[in-house]
Order: sequence, then structure tokens, then C-alpha cells
Amino acid sequence: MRIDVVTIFPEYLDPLRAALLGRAIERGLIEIGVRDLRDWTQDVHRAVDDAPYGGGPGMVMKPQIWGPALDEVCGDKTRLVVPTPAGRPFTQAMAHEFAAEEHLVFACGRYEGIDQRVIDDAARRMPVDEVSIGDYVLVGGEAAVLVMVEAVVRLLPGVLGNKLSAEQDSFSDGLLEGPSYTRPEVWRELAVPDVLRSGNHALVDRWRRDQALERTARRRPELIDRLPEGSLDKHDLRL
Ligand SMILES: Nc1ccccc1-c1cnco1
Repeated sequence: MRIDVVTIFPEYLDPLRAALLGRAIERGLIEIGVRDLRDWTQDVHRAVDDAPYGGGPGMVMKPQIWGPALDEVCGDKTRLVVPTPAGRPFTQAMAHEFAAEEHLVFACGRYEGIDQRVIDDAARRMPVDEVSIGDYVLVGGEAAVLVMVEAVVRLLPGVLGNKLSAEQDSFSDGLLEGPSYTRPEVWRELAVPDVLRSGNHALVDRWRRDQALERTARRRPELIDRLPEGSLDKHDLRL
């Protein structure tokens, strides 16, 4: 997979070359390019934004800059992802979809966003997803790209060591993870639940499932309603 990010703050994406993702690049599992949008500006001030038609606060990013940038960076196998607070919610399912793509391009908007015609024009020749990572306001799309790239790249074959399976993690069964514990058995007078030291794997599995269901019902009840038909067995339903 190749990933390209177009941004006016390329240094913001430096963490993509650290740790797990950095090792995936070194191992040739992914290629990552970060491009400075200002490289496509023509004026001495390297302006990338202008006042919004219709008035109002903030600035809008110029189509005459974004257009040529995406023409050059995107290819015939590109899926364009545009982080925006007005986007569809980013989910694990979307991460899996993106992980199956050959080429992802992330367009990082700042200010009040990118002129809509940039997205509309791109959608004439490639799949375009306007995506939100949550209901809060960021200054730009760069932090959202770091989140999405991590969620996507960890799903690629070979990226996670075999001891960490992407499939067994949170959200793979639609529930939140329950609590986790490690040594010591007692810490600041707080003990590890006895069942986890019982050695009875069936009991441990049951306890973990119960904890995940209770936590999900308490913190994210809407996820329970979204579980596929038949996900909950009679033991689950006794809770
Ligand atoms: N707030 C933002 C501002 C600019 C670009 C993306 C966002 C965003 C993405 N997901 C939530 O917010």
C-alpha cells in the first residue's frame, strides 16, 4: 500500500515515521509520502487560502492550489480521504475498507476547509471519502490523518507481530474491551479478580465476555443495539 498526505504542515506528520509505522516502512510493507501543499502555489506569498464567498469567519483553501496538487499526487488507483468535521464517522469497518486499497491520499484541510469544488471535481474520477474522527473541532486534518493511518496500517498483513492480532482487539466483536490486569496480584491494596488467576480458561473467557458486555452497555449502549442478529447468546442476555 502507498499512502500520500498533502498538508501545509508536513512536519506534523513526522510521527508516521516513528515506532510501528516506521518499522512497517523500513520493512517495505507501506510507502508513505508527505507533500507540502505550498509546493503548488504560484505567488510570492505562497497563499493557499482566501476569504469565503458569502462572507463569514475564517478562510477557505483555494481550488487553484488543491486541484493541481491532487492531479499530481492522485493516480488511477487512488482513494481520496478528506478529514472534516462534516464527514462520515471513521470506524473500524472503514479502517478495514481503507486497508484493502492500493493507494490512499489524505488531503489535510485547515481553516474553514477546502473549497467544495475540489472534492466534487476529484469525485468525478476517483472514490472520495469525507471522514470525521469525532464530534470535536480541530484546527486541521493532520491529527485526524495520524489517527486514521495508524488504524489502517496496523491491519496490514505483517505489520503487527503475530503475538498481537488485529482481529482480537477492541471492536472486532463489536464490544468494548473489558479491564486488563498484570502482576503484582495486589497493588495498593487492589487485587486482581480471582477468576483471572483460576487457570480455568472457560471461566476466564466467560468473565471477560461479561465484563465487555457490561462495560459496553454502560458506556456505549448504542453499540449493543448495532450488534449483528444472534450475537448475544442466552448467557449474555441474562445480564
Ligand atoms: N475539526 C477538523 C478541522 C479540520 C479538518 C478535520 C477536522 C476533523 C476531523 N474529524 C473531526 O474534526
